[in-house]
Amino acid sequence: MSDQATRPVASAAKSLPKKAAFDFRKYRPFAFAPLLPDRTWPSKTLEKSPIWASVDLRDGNQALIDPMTIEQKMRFFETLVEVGFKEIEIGFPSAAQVEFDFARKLIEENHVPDDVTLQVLVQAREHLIARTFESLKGAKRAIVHVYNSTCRIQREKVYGKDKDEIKEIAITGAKLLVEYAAKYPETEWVFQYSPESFSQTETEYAVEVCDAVCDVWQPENGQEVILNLPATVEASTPNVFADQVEYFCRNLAKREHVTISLHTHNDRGCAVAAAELGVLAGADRIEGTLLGNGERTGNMDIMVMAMNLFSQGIDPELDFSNMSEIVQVVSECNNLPVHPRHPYIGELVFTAFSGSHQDAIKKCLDYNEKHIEETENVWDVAYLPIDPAHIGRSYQDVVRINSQSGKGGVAYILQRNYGFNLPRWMQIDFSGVVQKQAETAARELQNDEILQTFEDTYLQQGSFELLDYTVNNKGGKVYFNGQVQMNGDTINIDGTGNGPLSSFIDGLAQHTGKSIHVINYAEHAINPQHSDVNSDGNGIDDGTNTDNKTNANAAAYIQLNVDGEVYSGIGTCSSTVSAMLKGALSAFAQAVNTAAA
Ligand SMILES: CC(=O)SCCNC(=O)CCNC(=O)[C@H](O)C(C)(C)COP(=O)(O)OP(=O)(O)OC[C@H]1O[C@@H](n2cnc3c(N)ncnc32)[C@H](O)[C@@H]1OP(=O)(O)O
Ligand SMILES: CC(C)C(=O)C(=O)O
Ligand SMILES: [Mg+2]
Repeated sequence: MSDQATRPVASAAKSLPKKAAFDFRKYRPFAFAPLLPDRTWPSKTLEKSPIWASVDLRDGNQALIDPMTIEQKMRFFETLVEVGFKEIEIGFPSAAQVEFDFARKLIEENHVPDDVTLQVLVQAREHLIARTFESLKGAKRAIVHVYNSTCRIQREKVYGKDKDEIKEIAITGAKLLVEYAAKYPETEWVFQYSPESFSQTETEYAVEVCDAVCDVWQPENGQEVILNLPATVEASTPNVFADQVEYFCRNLAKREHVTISLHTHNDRGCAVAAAELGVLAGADRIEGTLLGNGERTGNMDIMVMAMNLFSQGIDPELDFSNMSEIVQVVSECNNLPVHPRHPYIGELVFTAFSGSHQDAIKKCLDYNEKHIEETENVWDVAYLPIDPAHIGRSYQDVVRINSQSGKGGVAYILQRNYGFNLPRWMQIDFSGVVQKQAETAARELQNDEILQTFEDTYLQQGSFELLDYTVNNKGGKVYFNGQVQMNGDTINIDGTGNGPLSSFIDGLAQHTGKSIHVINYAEHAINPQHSDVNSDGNGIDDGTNTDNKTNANAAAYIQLNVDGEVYSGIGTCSSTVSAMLKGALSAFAQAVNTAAA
């Protein structure tokens, strides 16, 4: 036996790394909130879509384990264009050959629609800027996005420069853009500057740097300029970010001549919220990625923000109706899975398992269907912020059944999928059966299992079957005469009553000596799309013994009191009379089988 195999567990444990103390005193509160007691953004609301800029192919790409190939970038780019993006940051062409080549391919092979502007990122360094302009040669219109970090940590620890020296990097970068743009006059150039780490920068200093950049670019003289304010690392609550944005917009000297853009990251999980509040605070444009890929916890998720607007009745100016294909392209190009609870698109986000949610959803959907005109077809459903159909999801997803579910959910499945519109008392009866089944299985029940249980419980009670019968109306009374198969025996039934049901019940009671009364009764036509699901083949159509296996268009639900106990049954057939009689026989069969068990 080797040493390895006999080594005691205790000594293996000793080799584990020592844990750092979980010590909050190692951190300090956020220190860069501007003083803005007269802030105005909290009383504003979002009323229109911002300008969107996708940074999937740059910020998203730089965060991937394996950056995208040219083919993947091309597939992603085409999807972004289809979704409706008009500004797309395609990469960092001075960083790698593949990035440069992708820009060249887009331009040389004419892949850029006339209304789409390419954007590229570059550091404020001349050789990189030179290469960047080279990559865009021949573009009709392009945004060159230059950045340098302005926050205290980077000034002191990364660059070892003071505020003026850092501002000088920005000014130099801005001048280089003017100089190189002049070498390519055939392109309409847009200049973009980011004070990287804006949210961790003293806001008045960020304004000072951006004013200096604007002095070089002179947007007031016609040069199109975008100032992009990044929460490079999200370090505060979104309201603080909104204050920073409002302060910036109010104090920037040439505010009315520039587009203010935001670029939030999701370190604290609030990137979308920060962008939304930032728009209230005055921003015009939002940079982000689809599904939120990006450095660390990601960039803000443009799909989520756009769908948030959509769900408030605002045109997001991006089209996500083809959501599943978009998600497939994004997750395949990024090689990243999608969380099942990702807002709007996760596999489970339109699904209710819990009983009270299912009940409320079913009631709302039923209500809306019946009141389409008064509700003006406006979406107003508990627990479902949007209609899943808008992004190509089916109502199948909405309700799924496990042991947490209730009668409303089970009824929803039978109604939506199989055309059974169970009355309330039948829902209560059947949900008890399903609840037991779900508890025993200890897992989700599939729809076909629920249908099977439904049929086993109500439609195929052993060998009870209604055979030939006639119903005659004479002298104000109804006479039933027919045969019923009961556990292998064919029995003649004769009864009298006010209608077919009461005469049949009278005959059953006379023959079996049981006390039988109808407690509840309901019936409905079955939508033709469901008519082949629920006839079990033991049907008789008004006295003729035809097999209605694929021809049921009526369902009847009957609750009987048999010798003091309550039993529910269902009958389906092409005629309502036969469906009703079969329903009664189904309830009676349960009484007989329960007594025998
Ligand atoms: C928040 C963001 O997402 S910013 C974008 C980040 N994305 C990327 O960095 C991806 C692409 N980048 C790269 O591939 C590389 O960084 C390159 C090719 C562009 C440059 O590579 P290199 O020059 O080898 O190295 P590196 O990036 O480490 O350069 C850092 C140097 O540039 C300086 N620098 C970094 N950013 C900037 C900037 N925006 N403007 C001016 N100088 C900068 C640093 O201070 C450092 O200077 P030093 O060499 O004097 O110490
Ligand atoms: C380059 C900038 C815009 C960036 O990606 C960031 O700061 O997060
Ligand atoms: Mg970023």
